[in-house]
Amino acid sequence: MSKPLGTAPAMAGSWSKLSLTPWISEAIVTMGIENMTPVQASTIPRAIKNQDCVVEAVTGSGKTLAFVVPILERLCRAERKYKKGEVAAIVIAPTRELAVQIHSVFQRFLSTIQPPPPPVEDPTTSDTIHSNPTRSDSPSPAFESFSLPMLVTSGTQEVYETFSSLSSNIIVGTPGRLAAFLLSPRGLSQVRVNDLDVLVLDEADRLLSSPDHRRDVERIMGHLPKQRRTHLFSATMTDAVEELIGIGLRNPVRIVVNLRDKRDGEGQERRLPARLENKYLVCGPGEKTLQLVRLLKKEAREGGAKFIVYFSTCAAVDYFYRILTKLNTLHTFHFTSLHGDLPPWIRTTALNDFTSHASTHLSPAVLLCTDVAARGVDFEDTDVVIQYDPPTDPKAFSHRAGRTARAGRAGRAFVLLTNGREEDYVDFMSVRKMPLTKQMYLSEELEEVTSHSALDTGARELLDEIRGVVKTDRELADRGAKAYVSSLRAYTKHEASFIFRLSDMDFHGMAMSYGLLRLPAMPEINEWRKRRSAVVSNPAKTLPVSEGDTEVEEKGDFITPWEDADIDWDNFSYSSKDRENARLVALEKKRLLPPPNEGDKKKRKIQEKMRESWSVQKDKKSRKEDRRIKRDVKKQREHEERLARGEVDEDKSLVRAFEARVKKDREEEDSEYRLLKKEIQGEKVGKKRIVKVEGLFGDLD
Ligand SMILES: Nc1ncnc2c1ncn2[C@@H]1O[C@H](COP(=O)(O)OP(=O)(O)OP(=O)(O)O)[C@@H](O)[C@H]1O
Repeated sequence: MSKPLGTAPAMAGSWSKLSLTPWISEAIVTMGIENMTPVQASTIPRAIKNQDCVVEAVTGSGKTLAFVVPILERLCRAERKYKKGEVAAIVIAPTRELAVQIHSVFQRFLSTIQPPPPPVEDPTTSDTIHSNPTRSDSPSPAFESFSLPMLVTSGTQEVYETFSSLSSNIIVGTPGRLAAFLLSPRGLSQVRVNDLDVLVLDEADRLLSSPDHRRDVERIMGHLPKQRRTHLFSATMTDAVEELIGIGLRNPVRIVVNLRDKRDGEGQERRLPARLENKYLVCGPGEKTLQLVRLLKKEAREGGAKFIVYFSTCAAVDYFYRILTKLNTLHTFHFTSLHGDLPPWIRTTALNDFTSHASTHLSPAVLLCTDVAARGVDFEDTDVVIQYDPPTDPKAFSHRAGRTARAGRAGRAFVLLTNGREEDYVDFMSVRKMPLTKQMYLSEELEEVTSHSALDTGARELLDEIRGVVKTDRELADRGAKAYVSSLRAYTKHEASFIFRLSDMDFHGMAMSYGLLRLPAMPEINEWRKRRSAVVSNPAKTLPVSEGDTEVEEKGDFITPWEDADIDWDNFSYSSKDRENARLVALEKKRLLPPPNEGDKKKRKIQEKMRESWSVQKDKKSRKEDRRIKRDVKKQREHEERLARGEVDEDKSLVRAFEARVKKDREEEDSEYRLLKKEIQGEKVGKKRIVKVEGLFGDLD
């Protein structure tokens, strides 16, 4: 990128202040790192001594070295050397990508002190020569006591054999795999942790926010000796971390490295790197992909060579990867996709592909990904981050944006917001100390413009171009529908649910941005259309949107016009021969099926219920649960009153009789209901098998 790289983050002094073991200092110099960052200067001396640390510092501020260096230094200073099979330090990270990266940092240090190969005699001079002349001539005595670190994540083959052959004393891994590695019968007998010295939880808040991760972390901690140092690191901390501090750390020191924004004169606190330009761009829902394309082109024109684009779901990443790579207008861009549903080896290849691509502004590299690449991962020189979907968890925002502007470099982050209620996100983030500035809408000429017509004509043209790509393979139509539905589901999971509301969604606009050929047959869309037409016919009326929502005024304002593409669906084929044959067979089978059996009303009622939109189902479930709780509370109160009045004996038999009757009714009802539901599900599974062959959403219309 042509923008200046800038200086390293405000530095906090030379490494020499720490009096580190010489080979560690040498390794740091070899990495080209001259001074400590503030978080390193405040954490390392404390972590080397016997203090537990809870460290909260902005993304890209150098937290990794703040725990890697003290771990190594403590091992060097330890009186007793660790033997094969003994673990001295464990680092837990939430994702495989981050674990791999931390492991590679340890490896960079430890590979500098591997025992040199035996010296060979130079026959011409009879001098002794070393195969690696750059290595220090007097290898540290420590090299005998250190072996390479071990990585324990998905994709690690034969863990116990590797552990034994590497004789690793330092283990880096993800929670589930680490728990299995340490706590399986083989782990319990082969991996000794009795003398473990340090445990580090990197991205601690993320580790504790997922119930599965949390359970695994707690199991691991329960297995480790209490006499250990424990450090927690993250750019964001949560209440869950506070809880853990109470149970898993001993008298920890809290290190918070804040940034003060000097630009506003008052020096307000910021949660984002100082040289990050943090921007938002507002557009219509049908213009989102158009604005993404224009933003990529504009930023590349201004020198951007490495981009990361975040989507909310794996399906959206998969789909947009297949589409964007085929758009003429982006033919100079090199795309890579990365998400958690990909097998480990593909994830590794994807990361390598993105990081090793020799990108320039003429041939920029773009990583399309989910939050699997939001935290911790250090992509050097990322110029621009674009959030196509704002994150469902607002804390992820700073982690995503923080993939650029790392280690004092300059960088830009953009979030795309649709006009209307989503614009409130700007204030919402500002309160969270993440101020955003406006990026104007981009015209076809990539100029910044203040206003444009109700729907940019470019959006319609892009829809046609995407549809042209989709029409080449039915698979793409399936993937598009899957991506659309999954993104809508993700939309309902936003923590800021008062901003991101499905009831405000312009389903047509979103379908246009996805380049769909037709709208999926979702009850949510049908309900929305009904509401819209009611509003259009009576604009003054205020309609209740859904239960649980307060009344929302729908003003009959602009919604994106929509027309399904003209497609002969029976003859729209898969490019894969196997899939296409299977589809044709399924189609024929369907044609030969007898007409549906009429008359089973109950069955149809259950079918209808099963077809209800997921949002309504969720609402109903929570209302049912509320009612049940209220009923229980009322029952309990009545019971206590009877007890107080001394009516309990008589009442007991009455209650028992009543409960038995209710139970019997319910069982009868339930068993019939269950039987019918099972039958329908059975039919559905049978159908799905066909549908799966036809395409995931082949049955929706
Ligand atoms: N003292 C230093 N001087 C210059 N660069 C540094 C220094 N320490 C670390 N770096 C570099 O800064 C970058 C970011 O470091 P690191 O990944 O540790 O950040 P982080 O605080 O863990 O970020 P995140 O919160 O996103 O995980 C890396 O490329 C690293 O090599």
